[in-house]
Amino acid sequence: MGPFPGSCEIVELKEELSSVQYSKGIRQPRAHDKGQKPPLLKLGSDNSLEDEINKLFETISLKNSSKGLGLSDQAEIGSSGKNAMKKPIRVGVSHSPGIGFSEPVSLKQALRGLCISQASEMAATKWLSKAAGSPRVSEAGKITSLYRSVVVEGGESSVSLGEDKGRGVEISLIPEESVSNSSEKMSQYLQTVKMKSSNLSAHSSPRFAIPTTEKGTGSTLTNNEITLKVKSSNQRAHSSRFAIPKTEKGTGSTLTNNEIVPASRGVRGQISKPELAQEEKPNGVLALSYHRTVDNILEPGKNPTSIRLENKVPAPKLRRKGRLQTVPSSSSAINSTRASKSTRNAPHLVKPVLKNKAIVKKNFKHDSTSVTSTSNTNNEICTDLSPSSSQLVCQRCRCTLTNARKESSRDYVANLAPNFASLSAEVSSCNVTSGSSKPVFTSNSCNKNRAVAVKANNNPKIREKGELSQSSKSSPGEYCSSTTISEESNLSGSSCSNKPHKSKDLRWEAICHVRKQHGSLDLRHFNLLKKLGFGDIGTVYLAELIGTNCLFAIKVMDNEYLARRKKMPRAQTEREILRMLDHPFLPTLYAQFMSDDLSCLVMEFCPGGDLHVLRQKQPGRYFPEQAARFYVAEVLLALEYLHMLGVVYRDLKPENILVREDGHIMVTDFDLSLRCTVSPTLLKSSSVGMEPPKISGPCTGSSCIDPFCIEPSCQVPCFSPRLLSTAAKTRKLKAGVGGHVRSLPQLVAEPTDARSNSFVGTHEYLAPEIIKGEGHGSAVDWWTFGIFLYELLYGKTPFKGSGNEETLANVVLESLEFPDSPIVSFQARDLIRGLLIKEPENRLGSEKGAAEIKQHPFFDGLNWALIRCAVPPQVPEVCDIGVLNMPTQEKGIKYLEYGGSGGNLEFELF
Ligand SMILES: Nc1ncnc2c1ncn2[C@@H]1O[C@H](COP(=O)(O)OP(=O)(O)OP(=O)(O)O)[C@@H](O)[C@H]1O
Repeated sequence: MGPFPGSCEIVELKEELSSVQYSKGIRQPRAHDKGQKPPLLKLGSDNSLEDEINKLFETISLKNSSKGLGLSDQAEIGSSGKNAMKKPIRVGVSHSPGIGFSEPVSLKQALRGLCISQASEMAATKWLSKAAGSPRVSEAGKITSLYRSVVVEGGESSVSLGEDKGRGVEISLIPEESVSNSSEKMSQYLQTVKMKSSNLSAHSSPRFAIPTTEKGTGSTLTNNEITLKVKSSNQRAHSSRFAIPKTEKGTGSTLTNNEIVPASRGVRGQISKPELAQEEKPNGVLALSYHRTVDNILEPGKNPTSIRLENKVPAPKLRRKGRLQTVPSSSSAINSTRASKSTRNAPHLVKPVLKNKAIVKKNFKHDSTSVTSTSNTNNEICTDLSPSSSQLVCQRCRCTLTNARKESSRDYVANLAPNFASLSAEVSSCNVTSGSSKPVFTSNSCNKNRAVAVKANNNPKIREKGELSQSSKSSPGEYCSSTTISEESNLSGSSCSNKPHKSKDLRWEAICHVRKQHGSLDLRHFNLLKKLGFGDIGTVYLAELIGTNCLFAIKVMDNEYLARRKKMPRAQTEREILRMLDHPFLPTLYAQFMSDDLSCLVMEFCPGGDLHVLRQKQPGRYFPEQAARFYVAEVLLALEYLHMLGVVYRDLKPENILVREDGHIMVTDFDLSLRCTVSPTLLKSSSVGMEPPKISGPCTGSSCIDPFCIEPSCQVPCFSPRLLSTAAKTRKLKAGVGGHVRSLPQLVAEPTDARSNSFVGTHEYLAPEIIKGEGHGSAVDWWTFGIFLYELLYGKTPFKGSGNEETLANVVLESLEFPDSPIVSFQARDLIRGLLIKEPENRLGSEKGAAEIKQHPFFDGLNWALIRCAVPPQVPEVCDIGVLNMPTQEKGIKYLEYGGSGGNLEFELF
């Protein structure tokens, strides 16, 4: 092969697609915009295609070997000839329009840019695919080297990275020989390897743009930090997270928790953003530095000059002692706020009607009576002034369902999501007997939380009335301001005033009673029975409210520890989100208080463990499709609700899905969530002649209204996908999800425009846009939702590699594949495919949120409104709780544990 000028610049060629001319195989040289050597590439017209390709790559090789080309606006190919695909190939990104690429291109695109014939290109592609060696090896190597540019060692408050290991003082992400930083390096790497991806993955993004400027409008970043943690409680191997945000792209998004939190099943990180702006160099390259001192981690509102890394795990004391037997502190700012706020709470009257026993011991019946008898004057007990005239009856437990209208009337979500509204209304009413001034346990095992089929479903009038009243009485202001949470809502302790669906819960009554009796609520009023686990910011205990037999999960956090580790913002985020929630599949925050220097969150206790553990117990370690469908459906509703509240969850994984006593799920762990504003939008459907709204599946019209009915008498399980005729199936799939869009305008009340550049998530669950640092929004939840469904069905995640770096590369590059076994329905795989589209803008759910996903054929036959009353796949045995009283001697002083207490930290960063 003859020598070619070593200045072939693919990026430039791409820009010149329209003007590149070949004459007899010789591309006419053209002046480079930057005055560099014009790209020359000779392709002998007489040669074979393979020769042409060889020449091309030789040229590329020459180019690659020539140094001195700026990375930001030059093409760089890391290998030559047949080895071209072995190593990462990077296509630079131009920061200057008109110079280099405004968008990165793949090799394939570059080849196109050279006007190589289609046949040549195919040959090249084929040839490259035959290249020896696994490109993954080089990708992993590249990532590893990036990781190793930052090495964190655990130790007492010490973080040392990279070559600063000895000093342990500062971590620099700036590569030694380049002005580019780690973020850029990673992004560039990803761009490079993406070239391979364009051949490998149908879902791969064609773009490799690295945002380098602040594009967002109205974004507020108040909490930016890098936080890494190692959590040893999970069965998952310790892992790493990383992230390097570069820009804010969102419009109108307010980011209050803009962290980079590599929340891989073991390690999390947060990287602050504002400091990046300060360190941004003229060429758009960011210089990032990590500081060992955790005390320097960003505080909300501050704008430090560097990114700092927080060594989360090795606290000075791995097992911190904290006095749980504490006295309420009157000195803390929070307490004083609480005190002042508490006076603002309007007195509420309570209608002493009890509902779910949940975790209430039998003998509470007597206690509860006394509780409610005194509760009317308690200003923390919710108002219930408008008894409903409608009465519904559970078909199974025969308990009376009342107040559906009243309950639902306070549900602002009704305005936003009719499905959820009706669900909420019915759920909140189920198991409640009204009309009595005393708390009454319905004799029929509402306590057992058996699934019920509700007649309400058969009475459209009642449903309609209920939903209408919801609209008229809803109070959006109470809920929808996700960024400006009302401080009144809960600082004073607990209040069910914003949780209409939990207002009849015995546990509310019990807590109100104790608070009234003692004037306040603190840890003295609880018996800690068992340590349930610990996370990054606190330890969770199973606790009994003394004298009530009500069980709770109490998350205890040491404020001093949180402050020292700069984790207060995360705790605050979780607290604020918890305060907003009122949903059957999300935790109820019954109370929050400060005891001594401990911050406590009193939540609903889930005795069924988490879905990760539950999955391991399944035969084959995967769930049957019907069970998986049940769990993901409930998770979907929870995510939809969170999105409506302006919360992008970002940490979906089986470990965070707890199983309630009744077998339904509860999504937990919100400290990594992103809060943003939501602007409900009414989308007019452009589709004409779409299917009419479908309320239920094949059982519609039959007496069966249980959406998950598996009774033998019900020939076709309501929850199973409908068996469609081939023609119908084809039609449906051709139409895609859009084919199910109803002709009515559709309300989208999810933050589809929210943007964050935080690096948050778990390796195997990280969305490609997070890994690439392109900025992300609510679509990341749909990606994780797809991974989640995949894992439940197959017992593993789709992109898991042998190491974290390989996993990340796989997420970005590899196409989705399904194992042959177990057998999974076409609908399920189709849904997963739609969710795991690598480009967030094309991903299922990205446009219209959960509504799009709910309409997928995988959920055909599912009655969303009644899913809460469906029979769960598995109901935990009460004895599973394994409650053991903690040793008496431990009751005075308890220990707080935090994730990663197992030893040295292993931070892995790009
Ligand atoms: N409401 C609950 N009911 C039962 N168990 C719970 C409950 N909340 C938490 N747990 C258990 O306590 C453990 C610790 O929970 P926690 O929320 O503190 O940490 P995490 O979710 O593991 O991670 P992190 O908070 O660091 O993000 C969980 O893994 C879970 O097993």
